[in-house]
Amino acid sequence: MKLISLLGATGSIGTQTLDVVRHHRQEFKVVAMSTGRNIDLACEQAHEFKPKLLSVQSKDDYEKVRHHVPAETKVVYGEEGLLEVATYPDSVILVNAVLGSVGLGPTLAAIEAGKTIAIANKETLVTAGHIVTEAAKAHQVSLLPVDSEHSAIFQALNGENKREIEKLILTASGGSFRDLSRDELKEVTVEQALNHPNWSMGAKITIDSATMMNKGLEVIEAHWLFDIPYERIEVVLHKESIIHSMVEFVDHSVMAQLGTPDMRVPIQYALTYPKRLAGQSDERLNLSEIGKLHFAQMDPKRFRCMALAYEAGRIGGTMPTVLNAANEVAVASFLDKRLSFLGIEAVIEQALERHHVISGPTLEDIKAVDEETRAFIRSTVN
Ligand SMILES: NC(=O)C1=CN([C@@H]2O[C@H](COP(=O)(O)OP(=O)(O)OC[C@H]3O[C@@H](n4cnc5c(N)ncnc54)[C@H](OP(=O)(O)O)[C@@H]3O)[C@@H](O)[C@H]2O)C=CC1
Ligand SMILES: CC(=O)[C@@H](O)[C@H](O)COP(=O)(O)O
Ligand SMILES: [Mn+2]
Repeated sequence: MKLISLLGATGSIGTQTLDVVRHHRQEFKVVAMSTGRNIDLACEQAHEFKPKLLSVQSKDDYEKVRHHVPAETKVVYGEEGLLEVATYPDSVILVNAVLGSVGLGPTLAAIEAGKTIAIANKETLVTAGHIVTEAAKAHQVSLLPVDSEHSAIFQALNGENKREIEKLILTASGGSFRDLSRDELKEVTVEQALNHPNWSMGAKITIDSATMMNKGLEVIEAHWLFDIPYERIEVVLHKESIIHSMVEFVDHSVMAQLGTPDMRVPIQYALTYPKRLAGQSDERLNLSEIGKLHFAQMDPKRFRCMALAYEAGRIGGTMPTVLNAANEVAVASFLDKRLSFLGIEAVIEQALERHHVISGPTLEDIKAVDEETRAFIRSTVN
């Protein structure tokens, strides 16, 4: 029985993680979990999974929840609560499915406590990849990817020698607006942006996918997870999201991982690694029914956010922190209808241009730059 701590239980990845647990009750138990503001779902989940510890977002949420959970569930809240869940003594693995760079502190605390990390929360790796990967090395802790592309690469690398990798090839669906010109992007709405062609995901990542910032964040995530330089990480448009990513080796052999777009597969693989368990969906990949898979070259001018992410990644230091923090606030502003779709990339670019990069930043540098960038974007948008 593997005991799990889960951050972000009420979200898209969180609920799918619980679905995996629900289908393999003999294998997994969630002993500690965190939620945000979705208190009704938090109480429902607490009654079903009976965790020993539940963290909610604020003191108000705590007051609302504490008399509505099972007697054995201790309730905590805030950033301290996230840390408590991440380091809960009984758990052996942390599934980090919280949204945004708020996941950084808990990830580092869990690493220091020796937990295996199943990481969906890509913002943490983007904002402080060098700190997270160094800490994981120092504490001999595994960072297991949950993001579908990185899980695909991880699976393609099984048993391979990392020194024989020629390049990583990430696939990109192109998101909700893949068939629109830049001119047509001027008028698009939040509702249209939230309509991803292949995946059902949380709002923020769905917008990231539409701007193609998601792929940019994933390039940086891949750089840190697999220790591959940016010039050997490519992105190819693949509108079906059937090939989840590929690795090309020095002998030009290419390994790909395929599957229907279902996040429960990479979530479960991170939980069972190095084993596999039966999948739960009846839906199987049927290539003869699909018939054709499509691939096309990326145009960095069309997808400006992805170009900005490559640039920030290559510069390094605090640039990826600025990219991530600016993007988090810009996307939230777009979702609140206070910024246009093309306004997202415009304000991120402004934040990157004005930033004086700090190389080899400490955790304190990263926190300060993150806060300063968020304040800049808020003042720019309002
Ligand atoms: N969804 C997907 O298919 C994929 C997601 N990812 C990554 O996984 C992460 C989660 O994504 P997703 O599940 O889509 O996001 P969601 O928005 O669906 O869920 C986010 C979760 O985090 C909680 N949360 C948000 N802000 C805070 C906060 N400040 N403090 C505490 N809890 C908070 C939410 O709580 P509540 O809802 O209760 O407020 C919710 O439980 C992201 O980093 C994303 O990029 C990666 C690959 C695929
Ligand atoms: C499911 C998942 O991993 C998402 O990150 C997904 O990859 C988004 O797809 P695109 O960014 O390719 O549209
Ligand atoms: Mn992904």
